[in-house]
Amino acid sequence: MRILKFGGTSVGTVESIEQVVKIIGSKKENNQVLGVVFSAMGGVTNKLIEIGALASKGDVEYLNILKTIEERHISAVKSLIAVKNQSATTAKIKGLFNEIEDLLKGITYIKEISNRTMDLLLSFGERLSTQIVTSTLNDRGIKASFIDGRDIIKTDSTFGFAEVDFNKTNSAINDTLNNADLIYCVTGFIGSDQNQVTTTLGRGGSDYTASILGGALNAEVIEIWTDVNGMMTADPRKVKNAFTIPEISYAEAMELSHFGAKVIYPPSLIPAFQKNIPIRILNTFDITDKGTTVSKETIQKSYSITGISSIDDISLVNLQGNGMIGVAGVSAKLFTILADHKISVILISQASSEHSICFAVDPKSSEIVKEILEDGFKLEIQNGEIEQISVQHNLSIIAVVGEGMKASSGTSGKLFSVLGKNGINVIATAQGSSELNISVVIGKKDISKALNAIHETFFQIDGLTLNLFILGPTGLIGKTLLNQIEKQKEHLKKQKNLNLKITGIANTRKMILNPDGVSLQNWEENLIQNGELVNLSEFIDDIQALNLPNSIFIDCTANKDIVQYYAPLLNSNISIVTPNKVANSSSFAEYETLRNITTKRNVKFLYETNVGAGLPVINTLQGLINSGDTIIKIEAVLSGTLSFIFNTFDVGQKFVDVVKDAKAQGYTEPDPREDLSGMDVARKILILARETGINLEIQDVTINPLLSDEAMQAANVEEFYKVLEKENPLFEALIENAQKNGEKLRFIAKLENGKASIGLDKVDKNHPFYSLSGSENIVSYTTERYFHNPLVVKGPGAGAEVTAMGVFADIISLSSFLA
Ligand SMILES: NC(=O)c1ccc[n+]([C@@H]2O[C@H](COP(=O)([O-])OP(=O)(O)OC[C@H]3O[C@@H](n4cnc5c(N)ncnc54)[C@H](O)[C@@H]3O)[C@@H](O)[C@H]2O)c1
Ligand SMILES: N[C@@H](CCO)C(=O)O
Ligand code: NA
Repeated sequence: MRILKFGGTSVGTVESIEQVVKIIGSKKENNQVLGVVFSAMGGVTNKLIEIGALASKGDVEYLNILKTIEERHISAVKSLIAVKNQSATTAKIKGLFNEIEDLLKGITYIKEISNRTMDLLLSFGERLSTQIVTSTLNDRGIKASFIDGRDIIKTDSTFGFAEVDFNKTNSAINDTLNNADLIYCVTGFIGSDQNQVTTTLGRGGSDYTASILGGALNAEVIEIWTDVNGMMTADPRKVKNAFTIPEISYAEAMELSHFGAKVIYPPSLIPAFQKNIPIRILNTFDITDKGTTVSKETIQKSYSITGISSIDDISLVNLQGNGMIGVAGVSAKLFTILADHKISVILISQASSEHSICFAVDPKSSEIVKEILEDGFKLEIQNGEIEQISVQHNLSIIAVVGEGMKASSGTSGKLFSVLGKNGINVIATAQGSSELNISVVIGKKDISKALNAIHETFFQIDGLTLNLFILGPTGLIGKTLLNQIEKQKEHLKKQKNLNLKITGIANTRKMILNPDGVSLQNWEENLIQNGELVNLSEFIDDIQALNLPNSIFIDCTANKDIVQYYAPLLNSNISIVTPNKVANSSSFAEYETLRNITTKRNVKFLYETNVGAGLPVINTLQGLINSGDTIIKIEAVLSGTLSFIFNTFDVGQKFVDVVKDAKAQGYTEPDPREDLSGMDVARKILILARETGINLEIQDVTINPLLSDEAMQAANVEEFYKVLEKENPLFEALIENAQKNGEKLRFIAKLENGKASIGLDKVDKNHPFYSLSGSENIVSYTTERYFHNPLVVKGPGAGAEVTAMGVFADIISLSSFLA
């Protein structure tokens, strides 16, 4: 035989009751008793509590509310039951409402409502709903019999949380539910004491009724029908990728529900569990779903944890002082005080130094907890053995639960690592020695970020999602990067289970932020038409406020003002990837600050494209240094623009046209004077110098200028071009001269003996830099290990595709760090 239980939403509307009737009809097998337990129609119990309170204050508003409840039930009868069968049921329902009205009138007279009276008032919810479903079943030709729970569930007289007398209850159940031809419809939640006074069973009461019935009748299975697809790996309102846990052990279900997963209340299922009856949690509104099966066996699972649950709002109470060390009985006293005041403790943590105990409670009880402890430990506080009791608010608990933890190491390592990488501070932690649960207390503002990051780490069904925020998406590099991402997205999803989500984009005027991802189709139009007007600091504030896991800020501008935001972003554990050289070439103090933050916070700042665009210039240098090599000399051509210009410019040509061409090819900085002045190269050699550990400032780089003062001081790019045109003979002479000697012009950067210099040079065909073509860069590292033959990196060192590729590669490398 089996027991079914339908919750409040399942009997909440005419449509849902139709669905319930369908399910019950399909479950009835021949010669098997079928017991079905019902909750009150959704929302009715709360309304009854409300009207009870109103009546006890003498507020007649309760009459109006009662009327709407009555109308809801009567109209359900009218819709569900054929007219010829309606009157008997309607009469029963009306009778029940008359009783409620009398009861409430009594309450208004005595102006108080005891737990005992409240139990009677609440009992009507289940009695009404069960009556309606029973009549509906009979109306549809399914023989059903109404059972008032008070006739079979026998309890003591603890109103509100009555204790069941199993001897009496079990025999009453077996005496009553004994006709295999019938479906027994039983009111959940309610019972009666030895004087037949109505009682209720407390939290999860209807589940409890089903469990008691199942246990008494040795059911094969208990089905808890609700409005979700079973227990999920996390709260689906907070974690979009949460999924149903197909099988779970009773102990796991207990842990999850203790920390907030509300689908069932497992303690109420103990009678079923004592008899090893599996419990299935199913969805009335999605009958094809398999839901969750709770059973005693530990099931081999695909993941190291089973689920994550959380309590959004808790307070942490801290009791500490030197007087606690080595003194037996402090914690005994503490928990006795709490128990005496019926304070329920959600989590306890004590450091082995025994200097402090902290515990989590519902914020509503935190004030009273402080008071009773200050009172209870008055003497110890006066003597200075215990400090003032402190209470921290606005905290949340996350519990990672699973039997799988016992068998595998590394669960807590993984948990703390993912929290750390996302900059989530763990305030307290507790792990039961059963190894079934690790709980962490964190700031409330981080709850959603933490749940998502943890879920992603432990249940990598949907892979890792990176939240990308791109500044300057309409610029050359930004746009190219977006194109590359768009083209590669599917592949990364398939091959690496990596989701690249463009969560925010902003240019100088507008931004779009969307936690679900900005579509890469028509994003430009969308930005223009629907983007919000912003300034830089608002964009940064919004990114921080979103507080999403695995956030990466990608600065594709050459902007100088943005640099001030790098530190705050890194401090919020948002990684930065950028081709923008400004931060790394600003003051050494700033450079160092950023490094210190990345070390302290374990957050990444990646900038391979600062030097040589996509060429592995910085990674190579870091590899040499990190592996203990010593850099003796760096010689390099670091400007794609200048390389292109001197590879292209010829006698008879206009130098300015070649410069314009370099810009058109996407090699130059937004302002090409940055390249021609040598400033761009100076920045790059400065960055390389700093990478090798040399403390230099930009003014320490010796620049042998290529441009005349007049060209350098031109008011704008157009003026600059005019000066270049005027000075064409100078450039022509330079190239002519070189060609005459079979030489090439190269703008070379050098770092040696702690000194950096840059300037135009001529090289003959024996020089390794002679053979560059197009926009090629070359970097030659002479080190202790690469002494006779330097290590050389060479290739195109500017241009949209190769730069965007370098930025893209940095993003991908972050994915293995964050995973
Ligand atoms: N072009 C290359 O070959 C190359 C190679 C390596 C590195 N870089 C670096 O890449 C960066 C971008 O270069 P680019 O060629 O794409 O330049 P670009 O001028 O085409 O793009 C820069 C974009 O940034 C935007 N921008 C500037 N300030 C902004 C702000 N405050 N907020 C939002 N957006 C802002 C601009 O509107 C522009 O759209 C530069 O730092 C450059 O040094 C470029
Ligand atoms: N303007 C730069 C881009 C690469 O940093 C160059 O020409 O090298
Ligand atoms: Na590079």
